[in-house]
Amino acid sequence: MNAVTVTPDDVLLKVDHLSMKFGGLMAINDFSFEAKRGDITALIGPNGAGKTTVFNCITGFYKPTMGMITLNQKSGKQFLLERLPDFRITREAKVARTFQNIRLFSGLTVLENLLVAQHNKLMRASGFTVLGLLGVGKYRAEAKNAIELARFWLEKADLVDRADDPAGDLPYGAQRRLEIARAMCTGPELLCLDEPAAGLNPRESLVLNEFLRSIRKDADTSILLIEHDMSVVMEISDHVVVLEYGQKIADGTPDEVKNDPRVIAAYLGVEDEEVEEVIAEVEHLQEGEHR
Ligand SMILES: Nc1ncnc2c1ncn2[C@@H]1O[C@H](COP(=O)(O)OP(=O)(O)OP(=O)(O)O)[C@@H](O)[C@H]1O
Repeated sequence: MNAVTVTPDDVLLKVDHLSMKFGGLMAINDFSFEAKRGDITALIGPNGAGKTTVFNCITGFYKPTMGMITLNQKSGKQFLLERLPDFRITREAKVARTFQNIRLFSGLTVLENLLVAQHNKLMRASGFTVLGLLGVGKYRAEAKNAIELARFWLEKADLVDRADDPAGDLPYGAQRRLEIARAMCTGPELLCLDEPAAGLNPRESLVLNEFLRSIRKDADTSILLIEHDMSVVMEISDHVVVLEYGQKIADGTPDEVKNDPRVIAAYLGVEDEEVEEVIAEVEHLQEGEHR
């Protein structure tokens, strides 16, 4: 049994001394951070820093070499994610995710994609019997709820007009929003998005920003996102955590992180021995700005 009842607090996700080793490669090295309930938290860092590996540990795709990942639900239930198989992380701990590459059912319609996401809930309501499926008892009510929920997310994702079109026919930005809407149909407390703005044009990025803000505001779902597009990160995040070579190098508000010389150095790709020099240069420039 991995769920225990504790007092709910502000910390939704707590990653504690996480390490992940692939053979001789230490992809994540003693990494800790917290994501607060109701926040949009961004995990950023240069290519290969370990961001997706952290996501894979949180969502149960990888079992970490060391460390603890704790999820505190609103109800007070606490889950130790590193001990749960991935399907229980989705179903019981209520963590949903999207991937770097879009994974929709492209031959199904937009609406069908949102209904498929609720398959587990519907099957449970059917009692796994033919009578249940034929509409006796709880199933009929649940089927109605499923359609209402799908409709709600169609509207939020601005996809009502495309409800009956095959998902594969949608423009790229709309497919991204559909993927997020599909994840939302599972009723997550934590939504993990792996590069949601990848491949979007500036207009699609703006629509995505609005959509993510509305999820935080209206759905009571907290968001953890990996993103390279700084216009998205700086615009919508409450909290930014920066990884480099599997280790945390900064953790704070978007403004704090943006001006952190270590982060600037990491993104410029300077060698370790040059970091001090870059830090001195950035600090010098910042002093100049404040004068
Ligand atoms: N399954 C795996 N087996 C071996 N090495 C892996 C595996 N997954 C990731 N790695 C390695 O771990 C390191 C971190 O990779 P990861 O994909 O987590 O980085 P990232 O920050 O998400 O990169 P990007 O921004 O390019 O997506 C890399 O050196 C990568 O090659």
